[in-house]
Amino acid sequence: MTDADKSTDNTTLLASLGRLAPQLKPIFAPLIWGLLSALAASVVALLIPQVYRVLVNSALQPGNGTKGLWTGAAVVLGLGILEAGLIALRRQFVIVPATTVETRMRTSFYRHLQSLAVEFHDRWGSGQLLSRAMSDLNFMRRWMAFGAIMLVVTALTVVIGVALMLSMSWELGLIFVAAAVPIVVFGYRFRRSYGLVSRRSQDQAGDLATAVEESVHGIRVLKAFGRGREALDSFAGQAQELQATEIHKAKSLAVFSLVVTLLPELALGAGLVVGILLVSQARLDVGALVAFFATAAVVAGPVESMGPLMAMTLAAKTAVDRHFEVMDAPNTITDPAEPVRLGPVRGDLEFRGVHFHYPDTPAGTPELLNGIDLVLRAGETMALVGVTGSGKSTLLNLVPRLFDATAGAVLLDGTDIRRLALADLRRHVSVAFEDTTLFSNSVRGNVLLGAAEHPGLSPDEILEQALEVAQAGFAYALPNGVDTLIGEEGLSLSGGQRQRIALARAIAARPAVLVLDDPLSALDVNTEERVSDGLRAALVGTTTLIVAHRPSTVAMADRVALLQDGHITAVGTHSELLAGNDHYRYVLASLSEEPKDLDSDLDTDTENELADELGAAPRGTGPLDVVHRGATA
Ligand SMILES: Nc1ncnc2c1ncn2[C@@H]1O[C@H](COP(=O)(O)OP(=O)(O)OP(=O)(O)O)[C@@H](O)[C@H]1O
Repeated sequence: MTDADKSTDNTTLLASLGRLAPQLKPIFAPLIWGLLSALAASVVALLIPQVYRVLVNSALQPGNGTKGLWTGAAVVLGLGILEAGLIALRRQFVIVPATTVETRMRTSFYRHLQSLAVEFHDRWGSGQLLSRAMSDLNFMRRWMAFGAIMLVVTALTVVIGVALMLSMSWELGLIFVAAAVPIVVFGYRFRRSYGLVSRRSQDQAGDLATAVEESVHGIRVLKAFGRGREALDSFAGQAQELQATEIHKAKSLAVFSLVVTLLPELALGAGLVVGILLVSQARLDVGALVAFFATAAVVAGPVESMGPLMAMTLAAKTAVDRHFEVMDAPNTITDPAEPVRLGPVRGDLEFRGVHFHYPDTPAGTPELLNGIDLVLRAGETMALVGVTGSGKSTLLNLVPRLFDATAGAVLLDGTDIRRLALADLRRHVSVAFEDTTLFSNSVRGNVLLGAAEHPGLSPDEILEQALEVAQAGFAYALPNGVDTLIGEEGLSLSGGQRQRIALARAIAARPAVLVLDDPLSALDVNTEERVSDGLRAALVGTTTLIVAHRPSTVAMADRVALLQDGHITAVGTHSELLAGNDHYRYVLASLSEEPKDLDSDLDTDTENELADELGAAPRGTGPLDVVHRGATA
């Protein structure tokens, strides 16, 4: 469990459940009707013993015939049917509204997750969010539709029942009231202890969901490294912890249920002795005694259901607390109050005195970025180079505001990007990450994900062009062409194919600024070359900032920026930096030229061409073969 998930149980039951009030407001009327139906069902159940009383005192008296008996039986049957009908009516009233509230809350939970900054998602385990989105909302719905209503009905039934019992015989009634005192005391203690264990159980279930999600996601790594056994052991350990908590929970509920069942039974036994004594002393008639015990039997049901109802209420309280821990999490990346609207965007991009450190960085750690000054002219392609871990990806993440600079500013066409509406900014800036994420959707759906409407180009044409530039024409050869389902639940693609689809997605958006985080790393040198050529042609007019891990990626750039010790220490053409910067030479020498995408076949001619290309001077720069030799030396 991450720090974000750990929470102390410091809210009261009422304060927590009270937070559902705004959600319940729109379904208040059906809830009240449901409550009235349930209440009416309880009143009907309490009426049945009164019929027994009349039956015993009149119809069963010698010489009164059987007519009264049949009438009494018919009334009892009618009341029974009415009770069942009212219970069904309660369900009818609340089911649709409660599920509607659940759906609405789940949707706004998802919307909030979408809007929360990356920094939030870095801190939270996916299983914790999954369990909040699924099971916690389920708990809440069940409580709204059943628990809350039954809690009120149960309490009222007990109060009315005990009042009736007291009216029939105050002596017998008092025995039951006396039995209620320890139940209340015990119930109070149960509420505290069960609340804590319920919280632990729901958190552990979330952790378990995270473990399943991670291992399913990383199944290839687990298998390849033969770590399935360790993963299983760790999972089994977590599952056992949850089991121990569930047993603790069940035992705690069992003890409470035992108390709420046993005490009324003891009161019943004591009441029977006292009742018979009262009848023998003619201080109580037999009909009243029978009615008293029939009422006690009716009241016993709700009293016994107190345990499960309390448990359900406490689980709902925990669910509400867990739900609002996420819903209350502030969104740190928001739209400005009065967004600036840019006209046609040229694509001038500037980092001005940018500082950054991740929120969870320990105090005293030097800033990751400590004063970045860099200007990209509109339409320019700039490669960003630096040793691993120097903060290249971090710097890129600032452009679409996945994180905000802790000081300084990033400017688009001279305007601080924090003054633009997020939707506008992200329309102007498009990103392709090294670690590609494809969604369970068709190739078409994935590529056109962020594609804006373009005058004169149909979606199919945008798709075709993007696939061509990204050298992702293989998509047409998939079983259903570009409509083939890919992503998690679809066809598996190679790393290089995935990267090319992700690159096509960034290109299809036709942004003013393109941010590419080593998007060609999984491609073989040949494919990379063709993609680079396509990109060069397609990116005319697009400002591009590209993290380069390979000399061939550097070759695409007009200029190169060197990131070192948190700031840009040099900017220039590849040849300028190569000639005059030791650190640049050191970084380039450590870069790899190894082809990774082995799913592309290289014929001999292509290999020869490739060798020539590597030896040839890149666009406006010095010879890459120097770099290549440096890299392999
Ligand atoms: N979300 C995050 N939260 C906290 N620290 C992070 C986060 N992402 C990256 N870091 C840290 O910031 C530092 C820079 O990471 P970054 O990914 O920006 O480097 P990079 O230059 O792109 O590295 P590489 O060349 O290996 O991709 C690393 O030390 C990394 O551990």
